[in-house]
Amino acid sequence: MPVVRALNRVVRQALAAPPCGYQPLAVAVRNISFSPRQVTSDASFHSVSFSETDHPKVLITGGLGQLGVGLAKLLRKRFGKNNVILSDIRKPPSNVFHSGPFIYSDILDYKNLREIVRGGGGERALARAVNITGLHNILDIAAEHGLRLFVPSTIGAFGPTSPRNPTPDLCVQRPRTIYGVSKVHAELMGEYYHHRYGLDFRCLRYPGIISADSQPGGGTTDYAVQIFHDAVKTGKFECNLKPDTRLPMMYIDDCLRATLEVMEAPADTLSMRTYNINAMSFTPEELAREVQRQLPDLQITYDIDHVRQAIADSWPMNFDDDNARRDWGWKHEYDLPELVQTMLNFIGAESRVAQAS
Ligand SMILES: NC(=O)C1=CN([C@@H]2O[C@H](COP(=O)(O)OP(=O)(O)OC[C@H]3O[C@@H](n4cnc5c(N)ncnc54)[C@H](O)[C@@H]3O)[C@@H](O)[C@H]2O)C=CC1
Ligand SMILES: CC(=O)[C@H](N)C(=O)O
Repeated sequence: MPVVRALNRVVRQALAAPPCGYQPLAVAVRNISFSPRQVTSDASFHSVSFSETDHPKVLITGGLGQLGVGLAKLLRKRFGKNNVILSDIRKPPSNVFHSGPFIYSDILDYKNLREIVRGGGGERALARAVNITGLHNILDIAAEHGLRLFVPSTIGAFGPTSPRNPTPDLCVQRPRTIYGVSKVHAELMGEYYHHRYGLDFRCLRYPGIISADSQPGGGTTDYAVQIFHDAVKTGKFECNLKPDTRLPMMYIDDCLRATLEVMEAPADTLSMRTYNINAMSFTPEELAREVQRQLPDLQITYDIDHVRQAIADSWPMNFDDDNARRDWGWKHEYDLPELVQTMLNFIGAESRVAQAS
């Protein structure tokens, strides 16, 4: 297929290129999409084995954030190292650069993005540009080249007038943050392209994602990542949300597996193109209690950030993901106790290594 050939050329270029010299972008704008070539309609995550030549080629944009590096690792295991290209506008750390193909790609630069596919080559305004203009570029190029496109959405795509406990897939969506508005726009645009042009668009609404191998980036749910770092390093944690603020959360391994599974689900099993996915739901107080089971000396204080609190109070408390479970067999593996144990093991081991060296 032309796309496969095109991406093969990019892979060769990426392998030959020196580490790129672009300065890191300071603003944490969330955007990631991955666009594997169409896989067969009966493909399933557990049963299909691709031949060497039949692997999809995957491009992950915005890949140096919290999720992209882990997603690349998972997809490379499955599809082969050189079939998954990581891209971002930041310079990759050397371990990431050496772990597989990496290229510079700014999704606001339509020509650059198109060249990549063809083989030639927080701040509000920026958040809007990246999440809206960048998305338009990706949609147009994916439609033009017949790519399968994944765009992540979020619990932030809901707002104060949405039902919160639980929040179903289809309901009022009137978020009041530019992040949420841009995600609703992405969901609607992707579905429009699907119905109008046949684009194979797939989208998951992620809960807050908890992972140990990157630093929390200041999102509303990031207190649930910070607590683990602070608990291990200082034994104290100051939470910026009220103790009873309930939000849906998920461990990163579940999030990455869900992404792969929905991308490989046969098209005729998908009754919709944008799904909620859920794992657990907890409050800061409940999370702290579970961490204190392992680290009883942990001290928790609260200093509420009113902007974040207002956002959290407008987001789902529990996510209804019955459609994902029914249509393509979504099943989470991590509940709160396993999450806490895994995070503490990971961060504890890292901190012991740092102390020893
Ligand atoms: N991490 C979470 O808890 C959740 C994440 N999501 C969604 O998952 C996706 C990935 O999230 P994270 O990895 O946490 O994001 P992140 O904010 O950690 O990383 C975003 C990446 O995009 C890059 N970027 C910024 N402008 C760019 C541009 N013009 N072109 C190309 N790359 C650019 C940045 O350099 C950064 O590496 C996002 O779409 C986010 O909305 C949804 C719900 C929860
Ligand atoms: C839930 C999200 O989309 C994000 N991680 C945030 O907390 O801002």
